[in-house]
Amino acid sequence: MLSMKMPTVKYQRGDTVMGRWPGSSLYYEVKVLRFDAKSQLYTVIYKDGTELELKEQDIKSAAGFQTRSRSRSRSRSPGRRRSRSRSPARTTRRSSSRTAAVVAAAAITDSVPPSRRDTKLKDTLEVRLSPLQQTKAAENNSNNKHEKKEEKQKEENNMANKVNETSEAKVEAEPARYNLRRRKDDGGAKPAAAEPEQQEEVAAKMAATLTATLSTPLDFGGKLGAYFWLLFLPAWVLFLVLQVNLEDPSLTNFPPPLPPLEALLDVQAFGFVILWILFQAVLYILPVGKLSEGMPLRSGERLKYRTNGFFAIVVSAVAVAAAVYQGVDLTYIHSHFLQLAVASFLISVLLSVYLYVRSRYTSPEQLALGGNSGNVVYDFFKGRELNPRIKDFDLKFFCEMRPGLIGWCLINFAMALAEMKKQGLDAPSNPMILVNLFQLLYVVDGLWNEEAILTTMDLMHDGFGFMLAFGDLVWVPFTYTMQSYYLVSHPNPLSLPALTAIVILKLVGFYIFRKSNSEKNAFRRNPSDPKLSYLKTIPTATGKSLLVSGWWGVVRHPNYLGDLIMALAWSLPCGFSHLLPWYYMIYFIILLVHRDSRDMSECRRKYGSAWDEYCRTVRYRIIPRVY
Ligand SMILES: NC(=O)c1ccc[n+]([C@@H]2O[C@H](COP(=O)([O-])OP(=O)(O)OC[C@H]3O[C@@H](n4cnc5c(N)ncnc54)[C@H](OP(=O)(O)O)[C@@H]3O)[C@@H](O)[C@H]2O)c1
Ligand SMILES: CC(C)=CCC[C@@H](C)[C@H]1CC[C@H]2C3=C(CC[C@]12C)[C@@]1(C)CC[C@H](O)C(C)(C)[C@@H]1CC3
Repeated sequence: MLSMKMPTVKYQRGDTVMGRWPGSSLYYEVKVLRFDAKSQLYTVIYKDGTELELKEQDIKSAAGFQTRSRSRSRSRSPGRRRSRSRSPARTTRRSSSRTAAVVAAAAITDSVPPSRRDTKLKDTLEVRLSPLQQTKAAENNSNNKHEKKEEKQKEENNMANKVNETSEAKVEAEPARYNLRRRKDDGGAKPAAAEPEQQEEVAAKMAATLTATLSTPLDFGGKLGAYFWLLFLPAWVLFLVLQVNLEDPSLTNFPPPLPPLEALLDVQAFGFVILWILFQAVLYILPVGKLSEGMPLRSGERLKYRTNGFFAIVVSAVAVAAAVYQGVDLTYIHSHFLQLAVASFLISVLLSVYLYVRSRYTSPEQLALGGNSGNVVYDFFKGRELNPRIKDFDLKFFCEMRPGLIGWCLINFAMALAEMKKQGLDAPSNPMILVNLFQLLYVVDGLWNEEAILTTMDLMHDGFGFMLAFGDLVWVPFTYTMQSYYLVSHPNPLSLPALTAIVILKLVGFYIFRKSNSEKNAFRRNPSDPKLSYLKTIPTATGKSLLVSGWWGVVRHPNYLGDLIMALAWSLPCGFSHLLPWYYMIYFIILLVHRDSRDMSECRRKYGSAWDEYCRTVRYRIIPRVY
């Protein structure tokens, strides 16, 4: 087993020490995660899971601190000095202990110049921590006068930011501005003036939370990128759908004129999409199948997910077969593809608006780290809330695994029927059968191993917003079906050797994809599984290890490699006459390369030098010796 050592520095990885909250003189118990020799900063983790980088001077050894007693007389509180009325918030609970949850609301933005840093109330931040008080002796020892003066100055700066004592207060603070308001579950009592000691605490904690939030880099080209993707993605779907209907669907051909609005909006198509989603929702909530546990959240909690996806696709298949038997003409899906896509798009927009609005009333613990930039458009696109749920109904999990994914197979099947109708065939063509079977296998496998999705980036890290809602409900069913749609009117006879080669390619890709995903999933679920004991690992400061042999020792994303090989096998049956059926392959390369780089940054942030060591050991990202 490879092991990793931290350079000789004052505090070692795993040490429990006292870390100062930025902008305050309060120290909290933290654990040292790593030390970066270059920046001379320690990454520490607070008890609430917040990770921050601190200078050595902001860290003290735990000796010399004493726990603040719960029964400490309130009159001793420095906060009772009324002259320091610089409250950033009022809390309803006059807590006698600082261990009580401190609640604040923050509106974060780094997009406007400091002169315009006034904003409305945005988020409710909740941080649970147990601050400890530094003893006088220790304080004297550790802080020289200059440092103290500087600290006081900083504190004054923070506190001097004017704060109204109403819930709609406006606050300005470094490094970002924020407002405070009463927490929903703090009872119905009217806000009361906060103890200054709480005020100090609130401001300090908010500063730390804000630092953590703002330090998360923006993806997808940042705020400008979000505008672009919001417009480009729907426009691209529209372009593809119009293009695939052409006799000669060359991507270089000028797109056909846009149909009139009344041709795009179809109430019946809208109704069918709604019915399909409701049908899938009913199957999802049925108490059938396993209740699987998700990965631990920042709060340590593990959500439960009903993983009955395989059951859902089987019941859906039976229902579709029954409908066809009853004479329902599924070729409607082919002839109303555009209208169905527009209806799904509208639903995804409505869902995204709902998700954005509800995320404004969610506690910060439930927000994804990357979806809280303070910029409305970016956050709407990227998604703010990590696991939006209506009771036990997990919206992100449901959308990712059910209506779009099973809908993809339904559309492929409808295309096979449309091909038979259009070309007067008794059975679908070989390429159509291959595309249908390959993609069905992919979806069925995803649903059979539904639990594995719980360890993927989307479920663990990404917020649920427009990107995923649109991706799941529109992008997947209406662009991943381009090959089968293309084959409806563009036959491509395949020789037996070509057919055999394509099948072998698909199976090889599938084998790599499944084995590598299962290996990681099994390891993440039970790292001490005896079946995995032959695998080498690198320990990391977070307590989790990284696989460095087996599939994950070949390349850093063996699952992407398998997925790409499968994508190739999906396009090959369509031949080389047009680029359109190759669109998925091209898009997928871009998507996976980008995902890999996003994941690299995320893992570097999480695992620090252990990740660097993993990257030194496993040199290639997706394709051995190539990339
Ligand atoms: N068809 C499509 O449109 C499509 C699109 C995207 C993805 N996919 C597929 O979906 C699947 C999931 O993809 P994903 O993007 O979520 O990425 P993933 O590869 O499943 O997950 C990445 C995570 O795995 C963990 N990890 C990375 N290296 C590791 C190692 N050496 N040992 C142990 N754990 C390690 C890390 O998380 P922790 O350390 O925090 O656990 C990392 O963040 C893939 O098979 C992908 O091909 C399909
Ligand atoms: C809007 C755009 C351009 C992107 C949104 C991305 C989104 C469509 C994908 C992100 C993760 C993907 C994914 C699957 C489908 C497509 C995504 C949701 C997946 C459910 C397909 C089936 C697989 O077996 C899987 C491993 C479960 C996949 C997980 C990731």
